[in-house]
Amino acid sequence: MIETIALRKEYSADGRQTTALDGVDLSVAAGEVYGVLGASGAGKSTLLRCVNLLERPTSGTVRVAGEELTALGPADLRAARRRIGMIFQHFNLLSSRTVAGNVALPLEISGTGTRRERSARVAELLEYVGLGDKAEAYPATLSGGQRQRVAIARALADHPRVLLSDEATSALDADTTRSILALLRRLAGELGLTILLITHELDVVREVCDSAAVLAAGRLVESGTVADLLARPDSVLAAQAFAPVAADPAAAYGGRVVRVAFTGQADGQAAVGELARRYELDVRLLAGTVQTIAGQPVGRLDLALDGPADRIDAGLAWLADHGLAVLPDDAWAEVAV
Ligand SMILES: Nc1ncnc2c1ncn2[C@@H]1O[C@H](COP(=O)(O)OP(=O)(O)OP(=O)(O)O)[C@@H](O)[C@H]1O
Repeated sequence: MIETIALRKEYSADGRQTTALDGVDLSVAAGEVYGVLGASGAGKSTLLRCVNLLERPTSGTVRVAGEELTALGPADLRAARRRIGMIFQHFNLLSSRTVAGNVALPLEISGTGTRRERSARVAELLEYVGLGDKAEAYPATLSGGQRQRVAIARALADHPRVLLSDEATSALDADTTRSILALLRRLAGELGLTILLITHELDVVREVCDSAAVLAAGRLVESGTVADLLARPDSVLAAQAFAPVAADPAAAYGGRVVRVAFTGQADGQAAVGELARRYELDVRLLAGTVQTIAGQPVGRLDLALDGPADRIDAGLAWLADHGLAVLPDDAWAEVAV
């Protein structure tokens, strides 16, 4: 439904060149909620704005719903954009218009239907987002969550196939965030909408996304289903989900400090006990976490091992043979997401 191929965006400002996107290949299937996670400056907003060509890429291809947007002339592009809704962190509502007036705006601009048909569509949309009784209210009298619902209703007015969400929950508290994410989920499930959202919060991805990609310095460093990425011991997403006990654990705890990943089948605790006995090592458990990911327990154990180096190496090999992945030392490195 959404595809970018070798997408590049360079900005030049004050004689300095910035590569905001450095060859991004993204593929979002129809009906999917897809999250792009990245630190500040990673290029997330640029990517989103390039998908509907609010920003023209320096090179590369953008396809949405089978149409190559990067090859369209201005009139066709305007028509194609009507099938792409967008919501923003700060809602971008017109304060001088009522809630109904805000939702009607895209229909007025595109000249869709009669006034009566537009009113009926607006009423239907407001009902759908749970604001049936707020049609005549002004945005200033609404909560943040209600404003975002108005913005979502407005984005849906022209029956888009794709919704782009630019940090739509970043200005909201935790409960409101959850309710807005639940609404996005409903849009995908009930209307078959494809949703591409950008966020800097792992929890948003975990809560609502089917698939995700991590963007760093304008490049996609990994992508896949959220369940697969979190279950993969070496993924950036998993490193975020299981924060390390210390940035430099060897210095903090002494001994050889290792991080071990395991999934449902392996019994992490029992294996660690066996490791200590079998190889006569002093094993300290620094931290242990298990999270349920896609219905399956996925865990991390952070261990400090003391003993002769050859016995430690043999012990780690034994763990690996028993379904516990010993992560490379740089798994401790802080991942900037
Ligand atoms: N209009 C512009 N002119 C020049 N440089 C820009 C412009 N827009 C973005 N950039 C640069 O491109 C890079 C990516 O910016 P972008 O806003 O896409 O990142 P982001 O991941 O969305 O960050 P944030 O989460 O802080 O919004 C940054 O280095 C930024 O300074």
